[in-house]
Amino acid sequence: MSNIGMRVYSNINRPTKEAVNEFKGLPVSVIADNMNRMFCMNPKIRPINDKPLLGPAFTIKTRPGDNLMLHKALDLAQPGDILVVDAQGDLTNAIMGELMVLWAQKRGLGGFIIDGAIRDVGALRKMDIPIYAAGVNPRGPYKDGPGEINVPISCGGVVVHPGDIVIGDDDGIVVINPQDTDELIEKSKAKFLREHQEMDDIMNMTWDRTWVDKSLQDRGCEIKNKSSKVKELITGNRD
Ligand SMILES: O=C([O-])CC(=O)C(=O)O
Ligand SMILES: [Mg+2]
Repeated sequence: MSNIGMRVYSNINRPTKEAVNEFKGLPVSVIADNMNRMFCMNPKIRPINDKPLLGPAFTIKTRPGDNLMLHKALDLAQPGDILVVDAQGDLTNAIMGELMVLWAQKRGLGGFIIDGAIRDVGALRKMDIPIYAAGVNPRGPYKDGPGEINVPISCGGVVVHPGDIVIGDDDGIVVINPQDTDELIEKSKAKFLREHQEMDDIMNMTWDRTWVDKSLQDRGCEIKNKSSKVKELITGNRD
């Protein structure tokens, strides 16, 4: 019989390395814009050491403040995997620190996203493995469980399935169903190019601004001319 809430699934379906690598270098904001802005994690999860993150999710659900299952995941995950941890957003106890991250790095793991607290951040900031977390607390973890490994979790307000592609940069994190890879790559590359074209237009002072007034007009905005605004301020006449 199963022990619900205390289960470990060792194997997951990972996207191919080629599919994952397609996203390399694309800003999270650009990818997210092509998902109707619906799959970004809550911004309380911030980069701790400013390293871009990309890889398949290896999911962990912990009891708040407890890291037994995260320790188990450190030994089960494969090189390149991103450990995505649902610690239920609790910041009372740090569930990860320098020793665990060092072990992860030695095992070639791809990084961490933790909806909970971590500690030893002075050391973590200097380490060459991407770490994103909701907070920092010196108070250490319990190691009793329960928890689960490789079940669907909620992290930063987004459902993450084992094997989803997770991408992080300075702005935050977006979660991708690998089945959407081809469509998203095509749209995101096109948008990325468009944004570069717009940067050229800005530098040349040829950036198209006509849509702003058009949009205001469509919404019935009344634009009063500058001189009447000045008069209004001087006279106090608001008609
Ligand atoms: O004690 C723990 O489990 C977390 C920690 O600080 C470390 O890994 O360095
Ligand atoms: Mg420590």
